[in-house]
Amino acid sequence: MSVHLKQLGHRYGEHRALHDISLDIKAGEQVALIGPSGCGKTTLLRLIGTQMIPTEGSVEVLSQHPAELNTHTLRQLRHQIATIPQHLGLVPNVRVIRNVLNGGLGKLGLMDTVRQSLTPSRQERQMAHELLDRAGIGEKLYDRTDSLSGGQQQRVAVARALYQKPSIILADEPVSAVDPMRARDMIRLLIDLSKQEEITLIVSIHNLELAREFFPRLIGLRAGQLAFDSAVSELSDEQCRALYQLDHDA
Ligand SMILES: Nc1ncnc2c1ncn2[C@@H]1O[C@H](COP(=O)(O)OP(=O)(O)OP(=O)(O)O)[C@@H](O)[C@H]1O
Repeated sequence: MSVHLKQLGHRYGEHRALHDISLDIKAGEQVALIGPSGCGKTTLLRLIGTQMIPTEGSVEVLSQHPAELNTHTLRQLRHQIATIPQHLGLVPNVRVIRNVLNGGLGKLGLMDTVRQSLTPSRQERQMAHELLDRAGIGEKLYDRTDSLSGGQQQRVAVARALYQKPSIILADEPVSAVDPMRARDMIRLLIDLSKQEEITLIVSIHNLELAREFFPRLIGLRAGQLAFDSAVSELSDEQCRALYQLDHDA
């Protein structure tokens, strides 16, 4: 099992962002998190990504309880989880290869980090090139990152995630800043890679059409609670409408 959530809840101070979420996500699944703004998608991704410890219930990721781990084992667990944040988190004024190699930094000790930053080995460069190729922009290896289009930068973020050799990829709204064609390409890329590499993929996404087109399983959140957890084939238009409507009326 990749993710096991049991009566998970989270409060920011007095504010309850998530409540009573129980679900399992198997290794290699592709799951979309959907729901209106503020329903708790990012909070859920942060909890699964072990960036926060829940205030209620439990999170088990790759058969481990983050709350029970010491710094070293928590770090090891985090190596296995790649995160693609909403604004990608790329360093803009360096070459693309640098950003891809940054995906490996968490695994390296201090000396290797310095060595890799100054003179990446031939093998490291080759791997970065291969991953960029898989993301469709191999020729951009030595371009400056901020000279790339938004869609190309997304692909750099995907290559950086893959460089980490993760068991899980978490992507928070990876397509909110690009046009619909690029959004579709990006989601297709993530889904294809997840299938080929058997990486569990969990994506929060505002675009319901894309979610329904590409993801076999959709989890709907409404006001911090589970509205549905459904195979796409069993999800009705009515359920999707209600997800957004109810929150709006509340
Ligand atoms: N650091 C924080 N401190 C206090 N409240 C927070 C914090 N982060 C999020 N919240 C609140 O928790 C709730 C859930 O937020 P979250 O960002 O998880 O929602 P979301 O579904 O990802 O929203 P969006 O789609 O707009 O990104 C919201 O009401 C938000 O205002």
